[in-house]
Amino acid sequence: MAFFSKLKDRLFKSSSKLDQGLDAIVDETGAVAAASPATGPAVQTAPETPSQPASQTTSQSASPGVLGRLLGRQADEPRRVLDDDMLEQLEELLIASDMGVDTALRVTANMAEGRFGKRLSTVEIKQLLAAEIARIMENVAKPMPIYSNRPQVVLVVGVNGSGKTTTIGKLASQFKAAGKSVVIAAGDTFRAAAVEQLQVWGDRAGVPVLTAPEGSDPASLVFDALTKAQADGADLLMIDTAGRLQNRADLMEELAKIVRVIRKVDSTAPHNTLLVLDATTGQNALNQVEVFQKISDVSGLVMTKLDGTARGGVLVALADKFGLPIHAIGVGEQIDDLAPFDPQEFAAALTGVDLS
Ligand SMILES: Nc1nc2c(ncn2[C@@H]2O[C@H](COP(=O)(O)OP(=O)(O)OP(=O)(O)O)[C@@H](O)[C@H]2O)c(=O)[nH]1
Repeated sequence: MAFFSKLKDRLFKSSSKLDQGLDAIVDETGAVAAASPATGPAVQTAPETPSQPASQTTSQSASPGVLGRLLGRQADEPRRVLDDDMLEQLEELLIASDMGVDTALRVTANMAEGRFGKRLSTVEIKQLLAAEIARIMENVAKPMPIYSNRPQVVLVVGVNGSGKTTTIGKLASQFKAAGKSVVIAAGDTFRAAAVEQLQVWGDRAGVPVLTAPEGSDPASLVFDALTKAQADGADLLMIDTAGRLQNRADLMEELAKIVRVIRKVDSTAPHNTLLVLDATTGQNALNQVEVFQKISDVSGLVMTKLDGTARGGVLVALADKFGLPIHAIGVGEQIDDLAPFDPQEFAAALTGVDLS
């Protein structure tokens, strides 16, 4: 659970945003009533009677009693009836957390199923929401597949600044620690700074970085790198690419040429095309997936910068809309700040549910 607390800590902004939002929704219409002596019903979970206003916040006015204690319910825990008003507020909250309209509607509809008219506490709502999010995310949580091909060719794509270089460094370090020999090709030959940065990460990971003179043809560098990786018997070749979306036609041509050249050496490659997405870009990440799916054969995602962003909800939208595997998440700038994607932990961290 150590990683969970780290993730929760780092996803603090997201979870506190959703946390506070959910608290506010339940707390909307009033303060918590003090617990009265144990005269009333132990735990009141019955649906509202028609005479009660549908969206009224209610508090348990009785002591929890044995059943309540067994269920861990607090006597003064605020509760609110799950009705249309509340669903609308939940939808708004989820949309504000970057889940997107379609996904937010689906999530809230699923939450309401069989529970409409029931009184729920914030904790129960959070748990419901976390379960619903985890259900969506379970389908996409898959580590990057490792094949028997030598070298396994991993093409890394994404817009500039999304975290490609950092992610390649982190992945290279993990694969190396797992006993694999890794080679990195600095395929963004147009920016000297990008190549230098990749070399820094290669040094950190203890992995060679193959470079070419500034402005030279990336495809030719990739050809040389793949030939060398083959000759050296390397397990993995990770290829960094340019991410200039401003000129999409050029980028498309550049990536297509890289893939053609790779296939001349190994017709089965590239074996993975990882799209690196910056979680802080929110809904824009959805557009990036659409664009990169058009110009490359995206096989999986890495989501970076999940630490300290209030926009973690976009992962749920991505999973719901595209169903592409999420191989890993970046939770910081250090070499070990790349974690496997765990749907339960993510859902708990995002919603503020305590797993410990
Ligand atoms: N907080 C945080 N920062 C990250 C993470 N991943 C990358 N970064 C930072 O994001 C910035 C951009 O990362 P790069 O790896 O250089 O991104 P890139 O896609 O290679 O960008 P170009 O080199 O411009 O193509 C750097 O300052 C990284 O330190 C992450 O998971 N969390």
